[in-house]
Amino acid sequence: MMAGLKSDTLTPGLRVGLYGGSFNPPHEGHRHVAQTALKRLQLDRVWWLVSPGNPLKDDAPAPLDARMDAVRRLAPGPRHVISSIEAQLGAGYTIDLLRHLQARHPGVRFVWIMGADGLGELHRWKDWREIIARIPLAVIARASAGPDPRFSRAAKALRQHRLPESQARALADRGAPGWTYLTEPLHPHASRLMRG
Ligand SMILES: Nc1ncnc2c1ncn2[C@@H]1O[C@H](COP(=O)(O)OP(=O)(O)OP(=O)(O)O)[C@@H](O)[C@H]1O
Ligand SMILES: O=C(O)c1ccc[n+]([C@@H]2O[C@H](COP(=O)([O-])O)[C@@H](O)[C@H]2O)c1
Repeated sequence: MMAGLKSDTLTPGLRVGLYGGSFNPPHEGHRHVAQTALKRLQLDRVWWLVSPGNPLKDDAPAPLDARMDAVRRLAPGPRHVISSIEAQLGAGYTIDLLRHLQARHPGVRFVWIMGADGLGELHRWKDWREIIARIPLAVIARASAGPDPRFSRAAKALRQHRLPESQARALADRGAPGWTYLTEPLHPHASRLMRG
Protein backbone atom coordinates (compact mmCIF):
# COMPACT_ATOMS: atom_id res chain seq x y z
CA MET A 1 0.00 0.00 0.00
CA MET A 2 1.26 3.46 -0.81
CA ALA A 3 2.12 5.92 1.91
CA GLY A 4 0.12 8.81 0.47
CA LEU A 5 -0.71 10.91 -2.53
CA LYS A 6 2.77 12.41 -2.77
CA SER A 7 4.10 8.98 -3.74
CA ASP A 8 1.36 8.43 -6.32
CA THR A 9 2.16 9.33 -9.91
CA LEU A 10 -0.85 10.96 -11.49
CA THR A 11 -0.50 10.58 -15.23
CA PRO A 12 -3.26 11.99 -17.46
CA GLY A 13 -5.96 9.43 -18.22
CA LEU A 14 -5.53 7.60 -14.92
CA ARG A 15 -8.88 6.50 -13.44
CA VAL A 16 -8.90 7.39 -9.76
CA GLY A 17 -11.73 6.66 -7.33
CA LEU A 18 -12.05 9.10 -4.44
CA TYR A 19 -13.45 7.31 -1.43
CA GLY A 20 -14.18 9.83 1.32
CA GLY A 21 -15.13 8.70 4.77
CA SER A 22 -14.98 9.20 8.49
CA PHE A 23 -13.76 5.60 8.91
CA ASN A 24 -14.50 5.85 12.62
CA PRO A 25 -13.51 3.04 12.77
CA PRO A 26 -12.92 1.44 9.36
CA HIS A 27 -14.47 -1.98 8.79
CA GLU A 28 -14.95 -4.78 6.26
CA GLY A 29 -17.86 -2.90 4.67
CA HIS A 30 -15.43 -0.14 3.67
CA ARG A 31 -13.08 -2.65 2.15
CA HIS A 32 -15.97 -4.18 0.25
CA VAL A 33 -16.92 -0.75 -1.15
CA ALA A 34 -13.36 0.10 -2.22
CA GLN A 35 -12.75 -3.29 -3.83
CA THR A 36 -16.12 -3.31 -5.58
CA ALA A 37 -15.50 0.13 -7.06
CA LEU A 38 -11.94 -0.71 -8.10
CA LYS A 39 -13.04 -3.86 -9.88
CA ARG A 40 -16.38 -2.86 -11.39
CA LEU A 41 -15.22 0.56 -12.58
CA GLN A 42 -11.82 -0.78 -13.64
CA LEU A 43 -10.07 1.95 -11.69
CA ASP A 44 -6.32 2.33 -11.53
CA ARG A 45 -6.45 3.58 -7.92
CA VAL A 46 -8.76 4.12 -5.00
CA TRP A 47 -7.76 7.00 -2.74
CA TRP A 48 -9.17 6.52 0.73
CA LEU A 49 -9.69 10.09 1.92
CA VAL A 50 -9.79 9.95 5.68
CA SER A 51 -11.92 12.94 6.56
CA PRO A 52 -11.11 15.36 9.39
CA GLY A 53 -14.83 15.21 10.18
CA ASN A 54 -18.18 15.01 8.44
CA PRO A 55 -19.76 18.49 8.46
CA LEU A 56 -23.19 16.88 8.92
CA LYS A 57 -22.23 14.79 11.97
CA ASP A 58 -22.38 16.33 15.46
CA ASP A 59 -19.88 14.08 17.22
CA ALA A 60 -16.15 14.48 16.52
CA PRO A 61 -14.52 11.24 15.30
CA ALA A 62 -11.44 9.58 16.83
CA PRO A 63 -8.11 11.36 16.15
CA LEU A 64 -7.14 11.42 12.49
CA ASP A 65 -3.82 9.58 12.97
CA ALA A 66 -5.52 6.66 14.66
CA ARG A 67 -8.09 6.39 11.88
CA MET A 68 -5.34 6.63 9.23
CA ASP A 69 -3.42 3.78 10.89
CA ALA A 70 -6.54 1.65 11.07
CA VAL A 71 -7.36 2.28 7.39
CA ARG A 72 -3.77 1.38 6.42
CA ARG A 73 -4.18 -1.96 8.17
CA LEU A 74 -7.45 -2.64 6.36
CA ALA A 75 -6.79 -1.39 2.81
CA PRO A 76 -6.32 -4.35 0.52
CA GLY A 77 -3.37 -3.70 -1.78
CA PRO A 78 -1.08 -1.50 -3.86
CA ARG A 79 -3.86 0.21 -5.81
CA HIS A 80 -5.28 1.60 -2.56
CA VAL A 81 -3.79 4.94 -1.45
CA ILE A 82 -4.46 6.31 2.03
CA SER A 83 -4.65 10.07 2.40
CA SER A 84 -5.39 12.85 4.86
CA ILE A 85 -5.32 15.47 2.11
CA GLU A 86 -8.48 17.22 3.34
CA ALA A 87 -6.86 17.95 6.68
CA GLN A 88 -3.62 19.00 4.97
CA LEU A 89 -5.49 21.44 2.74
CA GLY A 90 -7.81 22.64 5.48
CA ALA A 91 -10.68 21.62 3.19
CA GLY A 92 -13.82 21.60 5.32
CA TYR A 93 -16.08 20.40 2.54
CA THR A 94 -15.88 17.89 -0.29
CA ILE A 95 -16.42 20.61 -2.89
CA ASP A 96 -13.22 22.37 -1.74
CA LEU A 97 -11.26 19.18 -2.24
CA LEU A 98 -12.73 18.52 -5.69
CA ARG A 99 -11.97 22.02 -6.90
CA HIS A 100 -8.40 21.62 -5.72
CA LEU A 101 -7.80 18.16 -7.19
CA GLN A 102 -9.42 18.85 -10.54
CA ALA A 103 -7.53 22.11 -10.98
CA ARG A 104 -4.27 20.44 -10.08
CA HIS A 105 -4.74 17.21 -12.09
CA PRO A 106 -6.84 18.16 -15.14
CA GLY A 107 -6.17 14.95 -17.09
CA VAL A 108 -7.05 12.55 -14.28
CA ARG A 109 -10.47 10.88 -14.44
CA PHE A 110 -11.84 11.14 -10.93
CA VAL A 111 -14.92 9.26 -9.69
CA TRP A 112 -16.54 9.79 -6.28
CA ILE A 113 -17.25 6.52 -4.44
CA MET A 114 -19.99 6.37 -1.82
CA GLY A 115 -22.44 4.05 -0.12
CA ALA A 116 -26.13 4.36 -0.95
CA ASP A 117 -26.87 6.18 2.32
CA GLY A 118 -24.47 8.90 1.18
CA LEU A 119 -26.44 9.38 -2.02
CA GLY A 120 -29.60 9.78 0.07
CA GLU A 121 -27.96 12.69 1.93
CA LEU A 122 -26.00 14.26 -0.90
CA HIS A 123 -28.44 17.14 -1.38
CA ARG A 124 -27.43 18.35 2.11
CA TRP A 125 -23.75 18.67 1.17
CA LYS A 126 -22.30 22.09 0.43
CA ASP A 127 -22.69 23.00 -3.27
CA TRP A 128 -23.99 19.53 -4.11
CA ARG A 129 -25.15 20.55 -7.56
CA GLU A 130 -21.63 21.64 -8.40
CA ILE A 131 -20.34 18.33 -7.06
CA ILE A 132 -22.53 16.28 -9.39
CA ALA A 133 -21.63 18.55 -12.29
CA ARG A 134 -17.94 18.01 -11.57
CA ILE A 135 -17.53 14.33 -10.82
CA PRO A 136 -19.34 11.08 -11.67
CA LEU A 137 -20.62 9.01 -8.74
CA ALA A 138 -20.22 5.30 -8.09
CA VAL A 139 -22.86 4.34 -5.53
CA ILE A 140 -22.57 1.01 -3.76
CA ALA A 141 -25.82 -0.48 -2.45
CA ARG A 142 -26.24 -0.67 1.31
CA ALA A 143 -29.02 -2.19 3.39
CA SER A 144 -31.07 0.55 5.01
CA ALA A 145 -34.38 0.94 6.72
CA GLY A 146 -34.80 4.44 5.25
CA PRO A 147 -36.18 5.65 1.93
CA ASP A 148 -34.59 4.19 -1.21
CA PRO A 149 -31.66 6.55 -2.10
CA ARG A 150 -32.34 5.90 -5.78
CA PHE A 151 -35.28 8.30 -5.35
CA SER A 152 -33.37 10.96 -3.43
CA ARG A 153 -33.04 14.56 -4.63
CA ALA A 154 -29.56 13.98 -6.00
CA ALA A 155 -30.62 10.79 -7.82
CA LYS A 156 -33.54 12.67 -9.34
CA ALA A 157 -31.25 15.49 -10.45
CA LEU A 158 -29.07 12.86 -12.14
CA ARG A 159 -31.85 10.69 -13.53
CA GLN A 160 -30.93 11.24 -17.17
CA HIS A 161 -27.31 10.43 -16.50
CA ARG A 162 -27.45 6.98 -14.93
CA LEU A 163 -25.30 4.28 -16.47
CA PRO A 164 -26.55 0.71 -16.10
CA GLU A 165 -24.25 -1.20 -13.80
CA SER A 166 -23.32 -3.48 -16.70
CA GLN A 167 -21.58 -0.41 -18.17
CA ALA A 168 -19.98 0.76 -14.92
CA ARG A 169 -16.51 0.39 -16.37
CA ALA A 170 -17.25 3.33 -18.71
CA LEU A 171 -18.18 5.75 -15.91
CA ALA A 172 -14.76 7.27 -15.26
CA ASP A 173 -14.06 7.91 -18.93
CA ARG A 174 -17.50 9.42 -19.59
CA GLY A 175 -17.13 11.86 -16.73
CA ALA A 176 -19.74 14.12 -15.13
CA PRO A 177 -22.61 14.30 -14.87
CA GLY A 178 -23.03 10.57 -14.47
CA TRP A 179 -23.60 7.86 -11.94
CA THR A 180 -24.05 4.16 -11.56
CA TYR A 181 -25.58 2.07 -8.81
CA LEU A 182 -23.83 -1.19 -7.99
CA THR A 183 -26.40 -3.45 -6.42
CA GLU A 184 -24.72 -6.48 -4.96
CA PRO A 185 -23.69 -8.06 -2.74
CA LEU A 186 -24.80 -6.07 0.32
CA HIS A 187 -22.37 -5.79 3.20
CA PRO A 188 -23.91 -5.31 6.66
CA HIS A 189 -21.06 -3.63 8.59
CA ALA A 190 -21.33 -0.09 10.00
CA SER A 191 -18.95 1.95 12.17
CA ARG A 192 -21.74 2.83 14.61
CA LEU A 193 -22.19 -0.87 15.41
CA MET A 194 -18.50 -1.08 16.31
CA ARG A 195 -18.56 2.09 18.43
CA GLY A 196 -21.36 0.56 20.47
N1 LIG B 1 -21.46 -1.70 4.64
C1 LIG B 1 -21.41 -0.70 3.74
N2 LIG B 1 -21.95 -0.85 2.51
C2 LIG B 1 -21.92 0.18 1.60
N3 LIG B 1 -21.35 1.38 1.85
C3 LIG B 1 -20.79 1.58 3.04
C4 LIG B 1 -20.78 0.55 4.05
N4 LIG B 1 -20.15 1.03 5.15
C5 LIG B 1 -19.79 2.31 4.85
N5 LIG B 1 -20.17 2.63 3.59
C6 LIG B 1 -19.93 3.90 2.88
O1 LIG B 1 -18.58 4.27 3.10
C7 LIG B 1 -18.46 5.68 3.24
C8 LIG B 1 -17.81 6.02 4.56
O2 LIG B 1 -18.65 5.53 5.58
P1 LIG B 1 -18.45 5.87 7.11
O3 LIG B 1 -16.99 6.01 7.39
O4 LIG B 1 -19.34 6.98 7.50
O5 LIG B 1 -18.90 4.50 7.79
P2 LIG B 1 -20.30 4.11 8.37
O6 LIG B 1 -20.24 2.67 8.68
O7 LIG B 1 -21.39 4.58 7.46
O8 LIG B 1 -20.29 4.98 9.71
P3 LIG B 1 -21.46 5.31 10.76
O9 LIG B 1 -22.06 3.99 11.16
O10 LIG B 1 -20.73 6.01 11.85
O11 LIG B 1 -22.44 6.21 10.05
C9 LIG B 1 -19.89 6.23 3.12
O12 LIG B 1 -20.07 6.62 1.75
C10 LIG B 1 -20.76 5.03 3.45
O13 LIG B 1 -22.00 5.10 2.79
O1 LIG C 1 -19.04 18.59 1.83
C1 LIG C 1 -20.04 18.33 2.52
O2 LIG C 1 -20.93 19.15 2.75
C2 LIG C 1 -20.14 16.92 3.13
C3 LIG C 1 -21.19 16.56 3.94
C4 LIG C 1 -21.23 15.27 4.46
C5 LIG C 1 -20.23 14.35 4.15
N1 LIG C 1 -19.24 14.74 3.33
C6 LIG C 1 -18.16 13.77 3.00
O3 LIG C 1 -18.71 12.52 2.69
C7 LIG C 1 -17.77 11.51 2.99
C8 LIG C 1 -18.45 10.42 3.79
O4 LIG C 1 -18.66 10.87 5.11
P1 LIG C 1 -19.03 9.83 6.25
O5 LIG C 1 -18.97 10.59 7.55
O6 LIG C 1 -20.39 9.33 5.91
O7 LIG C 1 -18.01 8.76 6.18
C9 LIG C 1 -16.61 12.19 3.70
O8 LIG C 1 -15.58 12.39 2.75
C10 LIG C 1 -17.22 13.50 4.15
O9 LIG C 1 -16.29 14.54 4.28
C11 LIG C 1 -19.17 15.98 2.82
